[in-house]
Amino acid sequence: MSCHDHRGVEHSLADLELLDMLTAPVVPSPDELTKKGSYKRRDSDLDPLLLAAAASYGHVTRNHYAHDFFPAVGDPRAEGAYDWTKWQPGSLPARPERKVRLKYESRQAPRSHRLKQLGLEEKENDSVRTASTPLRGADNLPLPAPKSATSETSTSLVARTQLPHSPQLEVKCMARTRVPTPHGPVFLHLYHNNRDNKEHLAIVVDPAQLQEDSLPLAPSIRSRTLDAVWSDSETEMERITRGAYVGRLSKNSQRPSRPPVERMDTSTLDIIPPPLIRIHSECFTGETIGSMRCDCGEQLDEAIRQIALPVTVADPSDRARTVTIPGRGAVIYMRQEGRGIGLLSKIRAYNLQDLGHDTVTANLMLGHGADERGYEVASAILCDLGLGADGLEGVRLLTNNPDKLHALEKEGIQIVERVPMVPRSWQRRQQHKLGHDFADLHGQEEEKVMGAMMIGGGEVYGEDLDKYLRTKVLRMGHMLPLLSDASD
Ligand SMILES: Nc1nc2c(ncn2[C@@H]2O[C@H](COP(=O)(O)OP(=O)(O)OP(=O)(O)O)[C@@H](O)[C@H]2O)c(=O)[nH]1
Repeated sequence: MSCHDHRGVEHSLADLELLDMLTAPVVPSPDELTKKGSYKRRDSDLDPLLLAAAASYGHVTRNHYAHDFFPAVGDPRAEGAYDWTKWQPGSLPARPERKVRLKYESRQAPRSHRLKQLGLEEKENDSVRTASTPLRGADNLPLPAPKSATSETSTSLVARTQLPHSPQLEVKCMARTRVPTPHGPVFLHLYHNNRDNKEHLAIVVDPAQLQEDSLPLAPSIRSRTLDAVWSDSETEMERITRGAYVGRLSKNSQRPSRPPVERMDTSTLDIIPPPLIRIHSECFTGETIGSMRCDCGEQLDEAIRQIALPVTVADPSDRARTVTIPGRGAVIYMRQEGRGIGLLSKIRAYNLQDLGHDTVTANLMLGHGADERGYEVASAILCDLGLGADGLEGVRLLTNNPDKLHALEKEGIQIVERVPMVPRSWQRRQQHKLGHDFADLHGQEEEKVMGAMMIGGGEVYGEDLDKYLRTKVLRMGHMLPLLSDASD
């Protein structure tokens, strides 16, 4: 006799009775009824039986089917199935030999492991970042030098401002790379710091570093924290990849830089003009979409242009003669959008300006200060680059902003000259008044289009761009006719 349960599974009545008998609770005696917990749990020691019952029909899960306890019990003909008719008490079926599993060891150890190797413990919640907390130490800053590190490793890993009121401020250059621009090559440096959550940048103009054949007259502008050895296990390739190399990096030239030498050659400093520096604040609208509400894009372009202008100086080997050397300096690009109030507030401020308020009032109406920028991090970056710090070269500062000038001086930056930042339209009018040609003055063939204030303003071209475009066409399928194909 057979019946079907609610899933339509066929059981023989005898099976069910047997199962019930085996699994039913033990009927308690009247005495036992008073004792707590006298009913035996139905499932406690009968699991195997229930499983066997479940596995004896088709409705078994993959896990039951492959369960070691009853290998292939659902289908006795299957490979590896045990023939239960031959079962004898005490003769358990031999387990099929398991495949030897090869142990996989990651070659890229987790961060906690690497920290342990360096003898450092991971800080609690180290990976958690919030908008309000500064970048955490292990992510952005040099770890304290391990005990076994060489003296070179342990020095100059962090650029610290020497200021008594901000002894904790630390910056570290995480990466550097060459970027060709319409004004010549620059070295872009990306910095982390322990003061805010921003990645500030330094655009270093010092093309003399790329000249392989002659020694530069002026000291090279290089980051101490970048050139430092970060750990004993750091390879040359790792150093080069983060930008700690000298000369022009190429397939044939891969020379890692040496850890910084604190003393610099000052023999030519009297003939070389101090580097030209600009502390520039981020302006998405002016620099990216060409907003004509401000001249920030133009200022950035103009700053790089002016810094890159070659200078004629006395020849150190024969001071009666002159020699022309490439321009030298840096733009410290601070992520202090909207004078520190952020893009959201700046966009709202624009609407208030459209209603007739000026920029300062608009800021105040939004509950901000007129200018919320700080210059401590910028100063620390300058120090790291060996610019304007105590005992190092003084700088010429491109700015019209007296607050900026004073703030930097307060941070200990030696400013030997202020260079005015004159808007181009004003320069043009000035030159027009004097009867000069503005385009001639700037070496430009045609006037810049009003509003096109992007870097370089004109067309982008050059060997690097050609390579970049060829790769896009040949490797990535971009639909561009390759110019060189016609001439090949
Ligand atoms: N809040 C606010 N910020 C603006 C506005 N227009 C430009 N900015 C920001 O102003 C900053 C540039 O500052 P400026 O005051 O133009 O120049 P500066 O750097 O103080 O002075 P200079 O060194 O002489 O150029 C950038 O962060 C811009 O995003 C505006 O209308 N409102």
